[in-house]
Amino acid sequence: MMTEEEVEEKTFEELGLDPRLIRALTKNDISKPTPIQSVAIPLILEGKDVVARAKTGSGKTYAYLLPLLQKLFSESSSTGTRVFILVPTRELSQQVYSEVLCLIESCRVQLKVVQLTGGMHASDLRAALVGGPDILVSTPACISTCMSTNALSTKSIQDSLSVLVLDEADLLLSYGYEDDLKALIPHVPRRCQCLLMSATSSADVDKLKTLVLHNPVTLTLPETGDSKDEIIPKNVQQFWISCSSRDKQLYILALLKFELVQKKVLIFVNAIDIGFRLRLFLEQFGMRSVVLNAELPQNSRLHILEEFNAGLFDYLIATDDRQTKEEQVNKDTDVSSRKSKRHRKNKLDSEFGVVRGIDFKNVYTVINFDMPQSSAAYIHRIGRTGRAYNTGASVSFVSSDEMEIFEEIKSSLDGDENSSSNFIAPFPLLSKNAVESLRYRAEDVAKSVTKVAVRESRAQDLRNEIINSEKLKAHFQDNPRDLDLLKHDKVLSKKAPPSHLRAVPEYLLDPTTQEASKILKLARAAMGNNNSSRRQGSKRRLKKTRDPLRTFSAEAPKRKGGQQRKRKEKGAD
Ligand SMILES: Nc1ncnc2c1ncn2[C@@H]1O[C@H](COP(=O)(O)OP(=O)(O)OP(=O)(O)O)[C@@H](O)[C@H]1O
Repeated sequence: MMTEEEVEEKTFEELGLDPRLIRALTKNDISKPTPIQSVAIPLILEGKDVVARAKTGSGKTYAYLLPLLQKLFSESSSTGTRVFILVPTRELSQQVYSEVLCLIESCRVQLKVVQLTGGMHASDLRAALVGGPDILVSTPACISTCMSTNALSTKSIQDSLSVLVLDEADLLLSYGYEDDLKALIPHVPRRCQCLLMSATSSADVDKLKTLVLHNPVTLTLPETGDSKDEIIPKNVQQFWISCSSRDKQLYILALLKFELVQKKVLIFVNAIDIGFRLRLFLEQFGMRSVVLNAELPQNSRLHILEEFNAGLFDYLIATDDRQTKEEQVNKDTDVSSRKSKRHRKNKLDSEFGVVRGIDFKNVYTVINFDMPQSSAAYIHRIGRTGRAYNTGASVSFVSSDEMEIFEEIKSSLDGDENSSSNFIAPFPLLSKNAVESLRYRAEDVAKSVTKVAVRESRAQDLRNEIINSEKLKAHFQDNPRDLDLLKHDKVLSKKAPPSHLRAVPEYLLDPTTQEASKILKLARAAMGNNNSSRRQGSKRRLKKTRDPLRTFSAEAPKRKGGQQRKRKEKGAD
């Protein structure tokens, strides 16, 4: 076990990486290894089994992809599949598949990678496996389906498999893949190198470790366990706001309308209906968003992620795995009720997941509109920002019902004001006056977003997305006119949002919050950071000392000395 600071800084050359891979990385603006890459790459090249646990966004994917590709470069090709990369969700499978493909193409090597997904027909699965692709990216369920239909013979696995990767290992068992893995493991040959990657530790990770790995090297970066070390990336500032569940919409309106958080914003809710309620609410104030959830067709989900990553819209509302699983269980068990039967038409995809592992580009702010149910889920949600060397912020809305889980999360992070990366601070920029100035409008609009409106808009969105999904299949790039149909952030309300709600009139503006908003905008502009979502591939390296979130307080009057000065001094540390 070691801390990030203890990892010796090395270049990719010094780690023994093939020049073709280094060139491919350089093309993607990647010049030096992250700490987990520095320690894992040489061990994997040596052929060791490795268990790697490192923070979200720390570059675990390249930590295993680079050395395993290098191994394939040097081996003579065989007819069978040599590498299985197993992931818990389709979204992650797509992401890893794209990364492998991109590296192979950049290196101009003759390797074939194939992605298997749950929605594929048996004949498509069989066709994908013809000729034995070198690398398979899949969920464990698909591999076991292929084994049971003999599309993938157990003999070929025993003969050819040389590397098995379990990515986001902490999720593989909780996603219900235990039986699938148990079906595969007896056929994994003893000589096969096994790699297990995860951001959090759990009993499931230990179980997998004993099930699959042989005498592995365990890398934990940084040291965690019961110590006070950091488990949230240093470059993410965490804040919280105490408010009643009823006021959450009001608070998010104030945060977004007064531009007190930076775009792009990823908002987590615990139920699909809450997501649609929020979307309809924000829409009335001229803020377009998209709800990403497990009931949408897979194509649409991937397209939404692509568009969000490309900066085509600024607010993505997502449900997370836990809630999705629960709805799935409810639907599967409650077969007798009429309501359930109607709902079952919109089957949720049990392999959906965006919280874990998905590499969102340029998400600056994560908002927990609803609190997650565990500290692991909190770490994964927050980890969608501050990826690699970027900076980010999170704001958690905590109602009195959620105080217990919030306290639990806080104590599991074990941070205090001095170890800022683990400390969740009260959000400093939003004054009571600013919130109250919007209350009347917010409550009025909230009343108009009825249960029926939510249900109808959810159904409408699903219909739109099914059309989108069909269109996507037909390669919309060749038909530019279809693009309009494919917009995911179309207005869902039956009546067009009133124009007077788009802007907040001068008389409603709270001067302190206005000042905070202005300072934030100036500071972001000065740092070239004012419209992050439209810029691609930018590396934001905000210095703590210059970050207005650290130096401004909306509640405290601006005066020299006292609390305000103390806060400033802390910010300048
Ligand atoms: N050496 C590097 N230098 C700069 N950026 C990097 C480097 N390695 C990876 N990245 C980028 O960092 C981002 C996060 O990487 P990755 O998705 O592998 O993180 P992760 O550790 O798997 O996170 P999670 O636990 O959330 O899945 C990606 O955009 C990736 O391209």
